[in-house]
Amino acid sequence: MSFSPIPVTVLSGFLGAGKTTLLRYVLKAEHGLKIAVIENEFSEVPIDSQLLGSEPVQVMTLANGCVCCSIHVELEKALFLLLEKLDSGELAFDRLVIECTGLADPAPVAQTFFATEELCERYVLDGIITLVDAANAERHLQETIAQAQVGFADRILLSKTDLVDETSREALIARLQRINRRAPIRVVEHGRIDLGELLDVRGFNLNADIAPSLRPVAPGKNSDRISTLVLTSDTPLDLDRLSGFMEELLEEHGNSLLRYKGVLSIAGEDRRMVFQGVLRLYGFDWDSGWGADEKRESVIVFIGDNLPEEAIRQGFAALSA
Ligand SMILES: Nc1nc2c(ncn2[C@@H]2O[C@H](COP(=O)(O)OP(=O)(O)OP(=O)(O)O)[C@@H](O)[C@H]2O)c(=O)[nH]1
Repeated sequence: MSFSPIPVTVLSGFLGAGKTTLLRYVLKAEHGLKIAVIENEFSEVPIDSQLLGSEPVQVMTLANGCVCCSIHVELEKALFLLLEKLDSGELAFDRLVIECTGLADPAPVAQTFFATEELCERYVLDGIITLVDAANAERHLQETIAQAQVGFADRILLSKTDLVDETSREALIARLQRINRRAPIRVVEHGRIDLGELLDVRGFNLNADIAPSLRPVAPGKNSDRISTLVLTSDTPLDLDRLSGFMEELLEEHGNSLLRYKGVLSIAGEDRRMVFQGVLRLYGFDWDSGWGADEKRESVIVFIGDNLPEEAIRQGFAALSA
């Protein structure tokens, strides 16, 4: 039997950032989609009693105590249970949204979708969306976990901008963009957002749109632990040496490489190589060919935690030497 995989959106964001408000809006919007929701909540009051009524939505709450130890197992169980219900006709849904707790690292949630073959076949991780509370960001971003939530994101949504002035909003946007240069930043007012910003993000697809999607960053020193490192080279790279460089990097810093993507110009090869990864899990493929007049440039974007930037730059530069 063949199925088209169910797109999954992971909704992350620090405590009180507005995740439930956004979810409530998404579930009530007129979109004709049947969305299942998995909550990873400590909350005593599950979301369904607050908002669902007769909405065609299935909400499952993961009643785990500690996110880091049990999320894999609990989430896997919930994902299989949803499939069972779908296949037996007990439940119909064509999308899944997972709301993480404010203190959760989205990584183990994302990794669950690559954990077993069946989950890989039946679900496709579409994107990680992170809400940032503009009014409390200064305080929240002191926590590495809040920075990591921003670092993992394919989209960043800024909530509560009604509570801050223009200058602090702009400063916050510049800071977030330094942490994560890949993710577009959008304002969300009390959860109201165009669903196009949220769904079909294709954040984990292998594609070649990396360089154009990099956001410009305002000048200024980055003082955050999580930040973006961009490597570029216009010399075609030797595949074996490049593989060695990547293997070593993953070996030494795999757990600090939150997200990474690359488009590579490989010596003796007419096609682009594309790759993407989250922590130690990565995939790569050959993409379309370089055009005859096109500038062949390799671009790799790492969003990492305290990466030794200079050493990585030197290692990469040595590949072109
Ligand atoms: N002023 C303002 N308040 C907002 C906005 N978005 C959400 N809120 C309020 O912020 C509070 C927290 O919102 P929630 O949606 O519960 O946040 P959450 O991320 O689900 O919270 P936790 O699950 O506890 O981490 C609520 O009182 C919301 O009404 C906004 O854009 N502006």
